[in-house]
Amino acid sequence: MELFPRGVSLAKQRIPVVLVAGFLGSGKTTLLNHLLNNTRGTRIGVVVNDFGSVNVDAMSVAGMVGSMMSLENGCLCCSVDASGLDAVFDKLTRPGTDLDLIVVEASGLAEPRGLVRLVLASGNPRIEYGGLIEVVDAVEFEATARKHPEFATQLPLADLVLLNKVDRLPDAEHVLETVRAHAGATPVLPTVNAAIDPELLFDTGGVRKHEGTAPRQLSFDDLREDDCGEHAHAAYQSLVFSVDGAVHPRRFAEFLENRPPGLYRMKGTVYFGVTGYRDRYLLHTVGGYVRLTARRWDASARRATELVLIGAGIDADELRERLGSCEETEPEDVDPQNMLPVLRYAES
Ligand SMILES: Nc1nc2c(ncn2[C@@H]2O[C@H](COP(=O)(O)OP(=O)(O)OP(=O)(O)O)[C@@H](O)[C@H]2O)c(=O)[nH]1
Repeated sequence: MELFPRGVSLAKQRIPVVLVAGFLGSGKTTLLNHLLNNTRGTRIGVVVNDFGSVNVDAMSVAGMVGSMMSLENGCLCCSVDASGLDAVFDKLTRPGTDLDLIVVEASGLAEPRGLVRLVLASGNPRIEYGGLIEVVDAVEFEATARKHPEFATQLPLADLVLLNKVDRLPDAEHVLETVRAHAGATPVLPTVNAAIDPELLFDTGGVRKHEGTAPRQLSFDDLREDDCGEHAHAAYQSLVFSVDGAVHPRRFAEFLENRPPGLYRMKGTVYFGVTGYRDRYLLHTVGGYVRLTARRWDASARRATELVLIGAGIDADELRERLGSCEETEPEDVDPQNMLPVLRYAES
């Protein structure tokens, strides 16, 4: 097993669609603006879901993005059939638009479950589900949860929770603990002005940042270009796992099924090397969502498994140990039946 190899090649695939939900005023538009200000060349398409006739949110992000679209007819999540959203995705994925990421801002009153379903059910072959971010107002959380208990119970549905506005609390620890308790396995990041590291959502320039010999805490100073103020607790970890060869499909599937709490994202290439399945498999996980796509190897490519893992509050040593135990030195002897548990995540 080798950590931090020469680099992990992450082939450009479908365009991830990230959903941003959260209660009224929690900081969704602020997050959008932060992402748009920190694109580092990444092209982001924005779908703003306005509630009511005045397009306030669209105005506040206008002028910052080439492909911006706003759904004129009110609440996106209320549209029962997915065709409206698909039409928007079709426009955003037209040849020439060349987007790297699509962000859909839900209305403050949206029910995120419906939105996730709409994206997963989309017939557009150019997009993939990129995760649900739930923005929570740290000051208002407890009052909101008392009034609308469903708001707290839906936190585990998200792939990432931002506990925003922690600057407005003298001590955010208590509410952080409460939100983490509600969020279950979903990572919770405290933020100010929703200033997350864009790397959580899209690749901001290859693997340079992952080089080194140990997982490291990426600081926002490393990455951000704006000055959004304090980022006291907004830390997450990123590590690269690499095996110079194959992993055992069944053991790897067990890992996928029991990913540790806090592991938000995995991406990279998996090699199983089993007879009949000698392709490379591109892995994309975000929150609970897992997808494997088979691709041919370049003739000269080294057959290896190389993954980037990103999360908050993850135990890097444990992760490395668990993934390390998936290594398989004699994949040609593995019964192809063992591929079944991973193939259910696969698409051609
Ligand atoms: N102090 C403080 N204010 C913040 C922070 N994040 C956002 N705000 C402010 O909170 C207000 C609401 O933020 P928005 O980003 O508009 O919230 P939203 O979720 O898009 O609001 P709706 O679209 O109404 O649901 C704005 O005035 C922001 O400037 C933060 O971390 N700290």
